[in-house]
Amino acid sequence: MTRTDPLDVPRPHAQLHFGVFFQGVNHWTIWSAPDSGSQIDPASFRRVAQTAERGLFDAFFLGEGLRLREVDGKIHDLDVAGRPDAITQLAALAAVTRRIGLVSTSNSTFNEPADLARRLSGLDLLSEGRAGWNVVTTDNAWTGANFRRGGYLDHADRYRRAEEFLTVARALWDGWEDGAVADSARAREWSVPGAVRRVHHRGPQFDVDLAPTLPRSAQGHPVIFQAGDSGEGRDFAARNADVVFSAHGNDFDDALAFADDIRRRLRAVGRPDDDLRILPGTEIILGATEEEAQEKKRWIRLQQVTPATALGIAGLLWGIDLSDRDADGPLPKEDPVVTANDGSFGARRIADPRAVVAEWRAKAEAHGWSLRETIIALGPQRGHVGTPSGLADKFAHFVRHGAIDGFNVTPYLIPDGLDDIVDLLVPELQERGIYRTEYTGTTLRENLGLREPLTHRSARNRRQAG
Ligand SMILES: Cc1cc2nc3c(=O)[nH]c(=O)nc-3n(C[C@H](O)[C@H](O)[C@H](O)COP(=O)(O)O)c2cc1C
Repeated sequence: MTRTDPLDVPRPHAQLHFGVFFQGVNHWTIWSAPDSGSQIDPASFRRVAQTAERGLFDAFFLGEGLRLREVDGKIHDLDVAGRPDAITQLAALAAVTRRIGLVSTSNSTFNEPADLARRLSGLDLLSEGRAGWNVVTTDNAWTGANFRRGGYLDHADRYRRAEEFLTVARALWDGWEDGAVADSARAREWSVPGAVRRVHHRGPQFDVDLAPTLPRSAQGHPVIFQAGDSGEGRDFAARNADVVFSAHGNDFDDALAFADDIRRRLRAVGRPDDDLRILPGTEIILGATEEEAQEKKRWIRLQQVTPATALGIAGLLWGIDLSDRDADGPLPKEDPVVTANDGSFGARRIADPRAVVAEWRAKAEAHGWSLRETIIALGPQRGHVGTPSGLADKFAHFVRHGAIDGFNVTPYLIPDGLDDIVDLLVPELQERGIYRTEYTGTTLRENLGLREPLTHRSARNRRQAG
């Protein structure tokens, strides 16, 4: 890619933001290399969070899985067991970091707002305004089996519940007025008008009658992230979110189409179209030369897609147990078994397995690929591969054309996987003027360059109008 005049682009002053996504449910973190460390040792969390902070990242981000994944009643053995709950883990990291944001994925389907809002407030206060909440709806029945009698909720109901959940959470967060004094002596004066507002909420999903017991944090309340790609999910983001954790960051045209779609939805609800940050998840593979980076990618993919992993992925696609097959042999001869989606496979259910298998067969035959090679070549594609300077140019192009605001980076190695990004890529980005050289604020909201919380803006508008 050739360097363009940085001012001759739609967003000449756009800045790139990085988060680090410490994965919990995956096969993308390499387990078996000599440099692979523990994915559950608290020292690994600290190491990654502190490296990200050294690289001036906006956020350390945790996903959520409330039950190990299962396929046909058998535990999917790639899941990570041994991690503390996200909010607890982030509270511990607040003590060993100073500026980086701490984002917990917590679902709105199996939690209750009166409890979760308070726990997130606690994280926001302990971290002095660095908390974020990634609101997810969780898409599978096996998680639901342990919660909510009746468990699973269908898609539209999950988003209805998420919306009401957030309405209640915000009322609780906003209930303690700015300036209300947060010490125990004054907290007894709850009857002081305007200090603490008791929340009475009666809705289809929740009945809440509660005087909030925690004050506002330095950033008002946690920054709201959203992950969920459907039309409902995107509308939910447009109405509520400060940041979208998207799956659209590999290809420029796809990323731009997604960002334009989100901007349209923002305008439709009356928000400025720069009111939200879009941070796709990605993997970044660096090499001293293009060839070295591509060679490294090949090695990484073989470590990630082990024979057992390949058979697990193929089993999901074919809908049959393939664990006794040879991953380095040809594709299974059987046709895929297509069953109705009862929700128990969540978003991993493939819409049209027959079409995917037909495409895989045709390409595998044409190239002479084994099953494992086919999965590496045609399975989920992720991330960016190149030299630090080549990728810095590429990311400058993405961000200055409004396709993304940054990335939520998944390291393929724990705990050292961010080192080359921080040491080699960040300086290249800084040189191009698209990456901060120091933290610009003390809160997550400030560092992301966000406006004040949406509810505070509407309260001010109401006061001004009245
Ligand atoms: C990038 C991304 C990350 C997600 N992370 C989680 C997660 O950590 N935990 C979880 O329960 N669901 C997670 N989800 C699933 C969402 O909660 C949601 O249930 C799913 O995407 C289906 O909603 P949709 O049809 O709007 O995409 C994630 C979804 C996306 C797109």
